[in-house]
Amino acid sequence: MAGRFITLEGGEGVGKSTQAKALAAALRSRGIDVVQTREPGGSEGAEAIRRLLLEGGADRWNARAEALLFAAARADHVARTIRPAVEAGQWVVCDRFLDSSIAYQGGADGLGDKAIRDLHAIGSENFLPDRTLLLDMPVDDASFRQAAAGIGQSDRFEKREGAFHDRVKASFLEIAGAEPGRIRVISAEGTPEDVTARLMDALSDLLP
Ligand SMILES: Nc1ncnc2c1ncn2[C@@H]1O[C@H](COP(=O)(O)OP(=O)(O)OP(=O)(O)O)[C@@H](O)[C@H]1O
Ligand SMILES: Cc1cn([C@H]2C[C@H](O)[C@@H](COP(=O)(O)O)O2)c(=O)[nH]c1=O
Repeated sequence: MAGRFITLEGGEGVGKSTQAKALAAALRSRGIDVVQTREPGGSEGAEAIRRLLLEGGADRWNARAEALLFAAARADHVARTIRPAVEAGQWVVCDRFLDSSIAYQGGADGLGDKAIRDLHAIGSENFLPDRTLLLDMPVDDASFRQAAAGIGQSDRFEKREGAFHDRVKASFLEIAGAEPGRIRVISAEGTPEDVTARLMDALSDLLP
């Protein structure tokens, strides 16, 4: 069976982690061998960098330092986890990847798309997903979900102001508009089961 690399993207609280788990289970129920992972993280070195990135005050790193750290973590994650799994015929389901760097550091923090993609070329040899599923919903509704669960405002990025997260959402949609072949915009609203069904439908052309 051919391996595939599937990423889930979107702003804070849209349901990426919930759907990564549900999507992995749905794919496994079809006999597909799935590796579920996340960014930043997904390898020993990348998880160490995750702690540097998420812990501490909002001003601990500037956007340029963050972009370099995310790219370094991604380089290790791709080399040690993602690429070997895909080459072995597994499906990798990843909670965030390159598009988060483009949206957060490139778009919302103003480094620009090209700088992020240049770092990706160096770190990960332009390794891209077969399909990216962008979970989309109003920022305020996603924040309400997190508040209802008593989470949010826990890491350096969640502490950023609302206008930052509005810019992140707009940047994700801009990226998706430029790459309609790879990226599908999926409504994150409704029950978790509704969303999982939409995700599976958006993968139907790739399913064995
Ligand atoms: N479809 C849904 N309807 C209602 N609540 C949901 C839905 N999907 C997820 N949630 C809840 O919303 C909260 C955020 O979900 P989750 O952690 O999966 O989002 P996320 O996109 O991974 O967030 P972050 O990017 O901040 O890690 C959780 O409490 C989760 O249980
Ligand atoms: C991969 C990646 C992530 N981020 C930000 C987005 C989130 O606020 C955190 C990760 O936390 P999560 O709750 O595990 O999603 O990091 C980023 O700014 N750039 C990236 O490339």
